[in-house]
Amino acid sequence: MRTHTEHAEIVAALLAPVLRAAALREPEWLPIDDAALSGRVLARELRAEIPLPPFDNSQMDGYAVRTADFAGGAPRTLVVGLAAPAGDAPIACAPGTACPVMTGAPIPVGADAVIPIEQAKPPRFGRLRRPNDPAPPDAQAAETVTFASAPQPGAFVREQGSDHAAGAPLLLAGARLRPASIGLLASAGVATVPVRRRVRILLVSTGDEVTAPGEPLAPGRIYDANAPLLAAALRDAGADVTARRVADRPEALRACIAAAGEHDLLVTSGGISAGAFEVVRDAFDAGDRSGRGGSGGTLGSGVEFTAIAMQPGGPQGAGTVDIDGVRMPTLCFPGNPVSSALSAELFLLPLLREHAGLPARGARTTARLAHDTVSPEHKHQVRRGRFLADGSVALSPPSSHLLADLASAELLAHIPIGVAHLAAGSPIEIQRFDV
Ligand SMILES: Nc1nc2c(c(=O)[nH]1)N[C@H]1C(S)=C(S)[C@@H](COP(=O)(O)OP(=O)(O)OC[C@H]3O[C@@H](n4cnc5c(N)ncnc54)[C@H](O)[C@@H]3O)O[C@H]1N2
Ligand code: MOO
Repeated sequence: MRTHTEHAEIVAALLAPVLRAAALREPEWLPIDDAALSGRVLARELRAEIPLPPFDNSQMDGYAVRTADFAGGAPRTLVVGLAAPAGDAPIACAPGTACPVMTGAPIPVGADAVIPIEQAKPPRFGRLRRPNDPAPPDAQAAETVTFASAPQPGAFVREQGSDHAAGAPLLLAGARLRPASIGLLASAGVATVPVRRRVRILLVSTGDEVTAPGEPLAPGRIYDANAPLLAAALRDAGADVTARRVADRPEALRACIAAAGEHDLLVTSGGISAGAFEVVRDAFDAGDRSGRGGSGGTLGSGVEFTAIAMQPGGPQGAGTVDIDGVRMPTLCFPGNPVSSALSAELFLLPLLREHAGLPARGARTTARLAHDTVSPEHKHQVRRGRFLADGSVALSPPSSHLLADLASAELLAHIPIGVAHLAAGSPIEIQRFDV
């Protein structure tokens, strides 16, 4: 029987071409203020057309001065020149003058330092005069300001290009757009951003019993948990998802796929084990139900249904469907909600997250088991659990219908093949599942 790591490698090989092709598709261009931009992956390198900051500017509200005016030492009294508020074009600072300058305003031409207003005497601005303001009636009596000490050249001046040089790459292709990177692109004037197209997944949950939430629940039926669960997980991992629900009729499943249009990947839930109505198997695989693989055989054509030495998530299908000219890599997950959720978690989400530039989830660490437990010796068991106050972990029962338990689980615990019993206090491999 195939191990879960062997199956993960087979799935990775199956998806590699489609993920490569998705990364190379013509990018999608999103406006810089698009709500969907955060978290997307940059499709190509972007370079700054302007330096950042675009011009020398003041780090403080104060006076722009020429340090040469302090050659004779301090204290020094200068005539108050024209004012430079942020947003005005650069003004000139004549020798012997100090120009009121506000934080972010261009350093006046000729000035090479800023003295914060708190260090001036008086320590507040008088009436500010901009270049086009009429001269005050009392122009004769020029306003002056005194500074107790001489500034260093460059003091409180934020130099043009000191954050980022013009022409240098702002972000490289493949970078994940975080809020700060979006701000950086905006500061360089980038209005639309080329992002990698999302992987398009057609998600089909199957079963005569599954009913859309919101519909009345007829006797014997259950609500469809898997489509919303898997859609959320796939979207979280950066994919675009089209979700469909079909009854246990192979022709309905095939028609649904043929009508769905272009997708990169098909994911199904349910209909793959040993029952009398296994819609997914019946639709994709005309062969046997031994669990040893279907008529398709190879992953290049057809879907192979197989049993993995893992619990939950034992039954799996992987391969390529080719229906009415629609050819797609396909993963078929088992119907039990915990089984399908953990199948996605182990086999698909890591590949999608990597493609979407997202960090890998839940690095595995070792914890201490709070109680005795048993596990099927020939399977890798994935248990759900939570942390106790003393840091040890308590596991919940293994059944794969326990969705409420999965929804409150803090961790997944891995009990490897070959282990049938673990005593309280044993080390156990875990990963966080609540992030
Ligand atoms: N004789 C055998 N029976 C079963 C085997 C086996 O090896 N021999 N394997 C068991 C295991 S393990 C699993 S897992 C399931 C997998 O079954 P299927 O993939 O064929 O899934 P279904 O039979 O369609 O459904 C299983 C279970 O999950 C519920 N379900 C299905 N879809 C949804 C949905 N969208 N939302 C919520 N719940 C769903 C369904 O009602 C069933 O209870 O087979 C075991 N049996
Ligand atoms: O292997 Mo099934 O996936 O337990 O529930």
